[in-house]
Amino acid sequence: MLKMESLSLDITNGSGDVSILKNIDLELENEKFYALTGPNGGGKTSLARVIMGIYKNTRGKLYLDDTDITDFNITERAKAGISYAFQNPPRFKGLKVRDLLKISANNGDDTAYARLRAVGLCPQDYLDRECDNSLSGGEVKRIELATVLSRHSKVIIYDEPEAGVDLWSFEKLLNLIKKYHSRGGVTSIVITHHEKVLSLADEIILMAEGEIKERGNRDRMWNILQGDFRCRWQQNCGGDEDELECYRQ
Ligand SMILES: Nc1ncnc2c1ncn2[C@@H]1O[C@H](COP(=O)(O)OP(=O)(O)OP(=O)(O)O)[C@@H](O)[C@H]1O
Repeated sequence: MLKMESLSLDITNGSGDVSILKNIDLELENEKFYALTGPNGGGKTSLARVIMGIYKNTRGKLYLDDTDITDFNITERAKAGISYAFQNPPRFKGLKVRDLLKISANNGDDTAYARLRAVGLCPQDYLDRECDNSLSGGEVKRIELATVLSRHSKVIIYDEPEAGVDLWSFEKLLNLIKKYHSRGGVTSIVITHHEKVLSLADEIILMAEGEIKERGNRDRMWNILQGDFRCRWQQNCGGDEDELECYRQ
């Protein structure tokens, strides 16, 4: 189980301290498929970064299967089994795709070939390319997915896998994520704005203003997202406390 207790993140910027995550209490069961959704700027990526250890939480605790990993750094969290597929994957100038795949999986080219094929890239066209800005957004996203799926993870957070991926390929990549999940042993958390992902999730978690506003099964959450949630956030409301009343039960 991935368990968050009063997890908070404050960031200091030009306007002083900003509260990005506010006392997040969340328990995610092993081997479930979660969709994390909500309006832009709601804190989804920040939460993912705190879980991965890219941002250090200001307060609160994080546990993975009863181990307190709050003070683990990124490498220690990765070793503990947490993986994160970035919304905008980093580029690594000077590093070839083949080497990136080897580093992530700690094995040879045979599986690198298979993994590239699985994400819809022709190995001979990509293995010797550099992971730099010459790769398109969709290509770099696919390569990252190949690296993440090559690790043995207990928890994988996919940050908007739909971003930058063409319409025709997205369904295929989503099937790959789902198939990987179905093999068992992994908790999948997909940050998404895409209805197709929401429709596949065991549970949907709605996040806004740095807080978990609602969570529940698809049917319950679908009504909230299509009804009250839409009425507020699609009408460009400010999202203050009164506005949020609409999707509280
Ligand atoms: N390093 C930072 N410095 C200042 N503000 C930040 C920083 N990182 C995130 N924020 C702010 O925190 C809020 C939450 O951002 P976050 O990226 O987590 O939202 P999100 O829910 O993932 O949004 P989206 O759906 O647009 O991807 C935003 O208002 C963002 O501007």
